[in-house]
Amino acid sequence: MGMDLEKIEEAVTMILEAIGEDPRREGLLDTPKRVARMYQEVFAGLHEDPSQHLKVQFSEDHEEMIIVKDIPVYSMCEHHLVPFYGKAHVAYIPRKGKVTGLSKIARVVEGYAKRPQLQERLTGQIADSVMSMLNARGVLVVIEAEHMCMTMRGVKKPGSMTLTSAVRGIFKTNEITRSEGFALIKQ
Ligand SMILES: Nc1nc2c(ncn2[C@@H]2O[C@H](COP(=O)(O)OP(=O)(O)OP(=O)(O)O)[C@@H](O)[C@H]2O)c(=O)[nH]1
Ligand SMILES: [Zn+2]
Repeated sequence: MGMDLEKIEEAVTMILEAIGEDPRREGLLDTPKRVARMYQEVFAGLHEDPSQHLKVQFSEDHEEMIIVKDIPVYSMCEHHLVPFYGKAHVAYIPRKGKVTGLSKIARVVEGYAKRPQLQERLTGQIADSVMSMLNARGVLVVIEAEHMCMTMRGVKKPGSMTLTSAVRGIFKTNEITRSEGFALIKQ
């Protein structure tokens, strides 16, 4: 099932009415349409299987750590539908030199981020996807993010960062590898 843009437009019109706005005033006339297009973009990941990007694989004689750091992440907290955003860091150790394109790691992050999410789930989904699609020896994912539901409303703690990590394979079983991964990410 794709996205029902008309339904989003109707819903946005209703929200505008419900908050006491006039959806017919000039500045708001196109707002439901714009919001529908925005949701189509920011929730696009619901309609793809992000792990499919990892089908792009090359053989390279490399069984050491590969880290793609500082990947910008924009997602939507599923509790309030407001953004959380920050950076993702993905480290993995390939098996038998089976590596993927660097951009594909960023595409996986983006695909899972473009859904109503929890930071913990997003972190785990990226790790599981890289682990299984590449049959990697290990994966370590760290996400650091600021949640707008904690900054502009509610508890109002701007600047607070939430850090989540997911470790799989050798990053879980080998303490030295794990420390090395976290240290490289922190650099
Ligand atoms: N674990 C986790 N919690 C999240 C995430 N995004 C938002 N939350 C939290 O989800 C919780 C929802 O709590 P509720 O008490 O149901 O909602 P609320 O009344 O709006 O809570 P406040 O934000 O404290 O005002 C809040 O504590 C949010 O901070 C996330 O990615 N992971
Ligand atoms: Zn929230």
